[in-house]
Amino acid sequence: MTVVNLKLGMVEHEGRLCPCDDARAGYLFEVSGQSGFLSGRESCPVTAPSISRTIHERPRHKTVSGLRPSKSQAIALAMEDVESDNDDAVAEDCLKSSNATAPPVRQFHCDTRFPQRKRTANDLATPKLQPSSIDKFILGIWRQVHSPITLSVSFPDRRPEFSLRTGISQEVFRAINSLCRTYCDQSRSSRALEMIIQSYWVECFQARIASIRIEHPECTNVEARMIALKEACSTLGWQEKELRNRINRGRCGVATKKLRIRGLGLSDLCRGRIGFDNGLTTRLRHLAPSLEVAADTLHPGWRDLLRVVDQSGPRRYTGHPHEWVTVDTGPALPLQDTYSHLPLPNGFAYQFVEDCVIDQDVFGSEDPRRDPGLDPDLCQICKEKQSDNATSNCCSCFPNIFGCVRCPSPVQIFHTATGKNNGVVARCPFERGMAIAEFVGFITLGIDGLDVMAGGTPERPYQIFQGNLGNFTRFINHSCRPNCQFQRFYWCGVERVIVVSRGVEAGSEITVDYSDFYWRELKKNCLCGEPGCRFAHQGEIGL
Ligand SMILES: C[S@@+](CC[C@H](N)C(=O)[O-])C[C@H]1O[C@@H](n2cnc3c(N)ncnc32)[C@H](O)[C@@H]1O
Repeated sequence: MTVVNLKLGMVEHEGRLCPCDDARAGYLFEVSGQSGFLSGRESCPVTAPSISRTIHERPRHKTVSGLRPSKSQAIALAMEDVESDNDDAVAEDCLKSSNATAPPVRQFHCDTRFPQRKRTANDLATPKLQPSSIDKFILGIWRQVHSPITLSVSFPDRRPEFSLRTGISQEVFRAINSLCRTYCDQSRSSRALEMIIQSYWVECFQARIASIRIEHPECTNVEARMIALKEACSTLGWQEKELRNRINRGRCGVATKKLRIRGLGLSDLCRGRIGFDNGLTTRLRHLAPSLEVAADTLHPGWRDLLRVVDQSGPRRYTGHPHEWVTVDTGPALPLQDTYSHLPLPNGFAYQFVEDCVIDQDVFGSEDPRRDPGLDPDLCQICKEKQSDNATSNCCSCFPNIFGCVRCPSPVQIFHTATGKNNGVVARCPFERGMAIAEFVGFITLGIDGLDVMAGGTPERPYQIFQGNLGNFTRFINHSCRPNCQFQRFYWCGVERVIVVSRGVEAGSEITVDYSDFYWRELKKNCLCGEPGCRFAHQGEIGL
C-alpha cells in the first residue's frame, strides 16, 4: 500500500495532482494484527477503489491490531482484571509492542480491549454534578426524537379560529378550552400532541389572565387568575380546586384530567411554564435548529401536529439526518457546503448507508468479513446465541446495535469551529462500554494512498473505505484524551468494527485517539485542545 505525498500535500487522482487536505479520505485499518488505524480525509474525489490502487507512494492505513479477533480476545480476557484507570497506558504499551516493526504509516491508536461497563468504585469516590431539570428535560426531548415513537398522528383538522394575538376574550377562552377537550382524546395516542395541547392551553390561560386585567383594571393578578380558572373549569368540567392545586404545585396548566400529562418528559414542558426559568427557553432557542434537523429528518410528519395550534410550517430539513451540519449560530448547513473550501471537481458527495456494502468486483458473493472458523450463532464474548431476530437473540453485548430493533444513534454532525471542520456530537450520554455505532463503509481491497480501515486476517484481508459511502463514524475527530475507541466485534460470525464509548456525556464531541502512528505522518497541528495534547506542534516538525 502507498500513501499520499503529505509533504507536497498533493494526491494523484486520475493522472492529476490534487491538493490533498488531510481530512479528505476514508480510512485504512491494517490487518496485520497490529492495533490502531488511520483517520479519514474530507471527501477525496476518488470514486472507485481501482482508481487509487496504483497511484500513491506510501501506505496510509489505520490498524486495529488489538481488535483482531484472536489477539484482542486474548488480551481482553487477560486484562479483564486490570484497573480501568490503566486503560490508556496499557493500550499504549500494546500499541508500541505490536507496532515495533511497523512501517512509518499514519495509524490510529490501538485499543486492545473493550472498556469495562461500570466503574463502581470510581463512581462512588468522585461525586458528580447531577444534571439540572432543564438538562433532563432537554435530554428527554433528544431521547424521544431518537426513539421509535411516532411523532405524527392523524387527527381531525380542527384549527383554532382565533389567534392569541387578537386577545383572549371569555368567548375565545371558552372555545380554546373546548378545543383542548376535543383534542385530548386524540392526544392519548401521541404524547407529542398531548404536549402541544398542554403548552398551548397554558399559553392561552396566561393570555386570558392578561386580558382580564385589561378588561378589569381594578383586578389584581391573583383575582384575574381566579376568574380565568373559573372560566376554564366551567368548560372543562373540572373542579376548580383541583385545577388550582395542580397549577400551584407547579405541575402544569393542564386543562382537564384527560389532558393530564402522564409519565416522563412531557410533564416537564408544562412544569416549565411555572417551575423553569428563562434558562429553558434560551437553551431551547439555541438548540432549535439541531432539534429541527433531527425531527424533520427522522419524523417528517411531526410539523402536522402543530396544526392544532395553527403553527404548522413547511419542513425545513430533508434527506438523511447526517446530511446536515449543525452550527452554534443559526440554521444547520447542508453537509456538502461545509466542504466547499476543498477543490473537488464535483463537490462533496457522500452516501449514507446503514450497513457495509461489499465490493462484488473484488469478493463476488462472498463476505470477506465472515470467519469460517467461528460458530455464527455464538457470541465470542458472552457465549450466548446471536441472532438478527430480536426475539431469539440472547447476546446483549451491544444491545443497541446488534440483535435489536435499531434506533438512530442520538448523534449529529456539527461544525467544530476549532479548525477541525466537522465532528460528531453526542446528543444523549453513552455509558462506558456502550456501542455508539458500527464503522460502516465500502468493503473492498487494494486501496492505496487513502485512509481506510483494514480488517480480516493476512489470509483473508479486506478494507473498509469511507471515501464515498458509509455512516457518521467517518466524521469522528481525534483527541489526545478520547472518549471512545474502535473495537472489533464478531456478530453472527462476521467481523465488525464498532465505536465503543469510554463514557460520553450528552453534548460532548465524540472522539477517538488516532494514535502516534497516525500523527507521525500527518503534518498538521492537533487541535484537540487537551492540556496533555501530544501533537499540538506536529505540523511544525521538520519545517
Ligand atoms: C476522519 S476525518 C474527521 C472528520 C473531519 N474533521 C471532517 O470534517 O471531515 C479526519 C481528519 O479530520 C481532521 N482532524 C481530526 N481530528 C483532528 C484534530 N484533533 N486536530 C486537527 N485536525 C483533526 C484531520 O484533518 C484528519 O485528517
